[in-house]
Amino acid sequence: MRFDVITLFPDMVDAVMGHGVLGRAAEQGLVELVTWNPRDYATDRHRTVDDRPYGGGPGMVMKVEPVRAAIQAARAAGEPASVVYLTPEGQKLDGAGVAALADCGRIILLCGRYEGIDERLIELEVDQEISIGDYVVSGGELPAMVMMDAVARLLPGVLGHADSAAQDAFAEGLLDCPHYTRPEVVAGQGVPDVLLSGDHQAVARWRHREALGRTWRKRPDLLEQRGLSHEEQTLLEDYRREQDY
Ligand SMILES: NC(=O)c1ccc(NC2CCCC2)nc1
Repeated sequence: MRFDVITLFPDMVDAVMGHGVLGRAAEQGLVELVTWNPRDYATDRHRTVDDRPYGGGPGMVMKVEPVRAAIQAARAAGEPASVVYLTPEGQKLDGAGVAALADCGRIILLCGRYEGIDERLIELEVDQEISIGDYVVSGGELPAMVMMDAVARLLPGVLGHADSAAQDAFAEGLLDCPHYTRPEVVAGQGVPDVLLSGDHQAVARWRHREALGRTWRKRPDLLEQRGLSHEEQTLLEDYRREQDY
């Protein structure tokens, strides 16, 4: 998977590929990141990428030409790709959206700054607008990095244990189960017996039940959407009985 990121702050975005899971994935060539700075495509002496908004008002707007030239340079440098603009107005990113993006061979991510980009850029170059949540941050770079991390985790070989991504929260539309590690007793608190039993089937059943119960407790809306199998209904009833709900 190749990510091309159009950004005024390439060093900021490079950081996401320098550490941990994504760092190793980049080393293994499973993920590639190329950054393109619109300032390198500004033609005036001051390398201007922004200007005052028509109609007045506070702040600045990113100009069409330098950003468009950077996008077109990125397009020309590889396979055909979808151009994604990160914006609070975009379609809310969820597990299904991440999975769809993971199927693309290449994605060009456009990161806005200031008050945003000239609307004509969206009409001319943007294929889809994506939001990571209903809030505003100062630039599209952090949302782009969030998206790249979420997408890369789904790529074959990126996560060590083959089915880690499959066990990720939201993988089956559920929240995650609780996790425990050594020491067995800490601050007077122990670990659920089933996890020490060595009975892998019982552990898997317990984890599924916990994931169902926690989703029911914390995000009942997810259960509404997802629906439950008959076996899951039974597990959830066990959970509620056990937790005295
Ligand atoms: N919720 C989001 O995905 C998101 C994306 C971009 C952004 N800020 C950018 C948008 C144009 C200038 C700053 N804020 C929030």
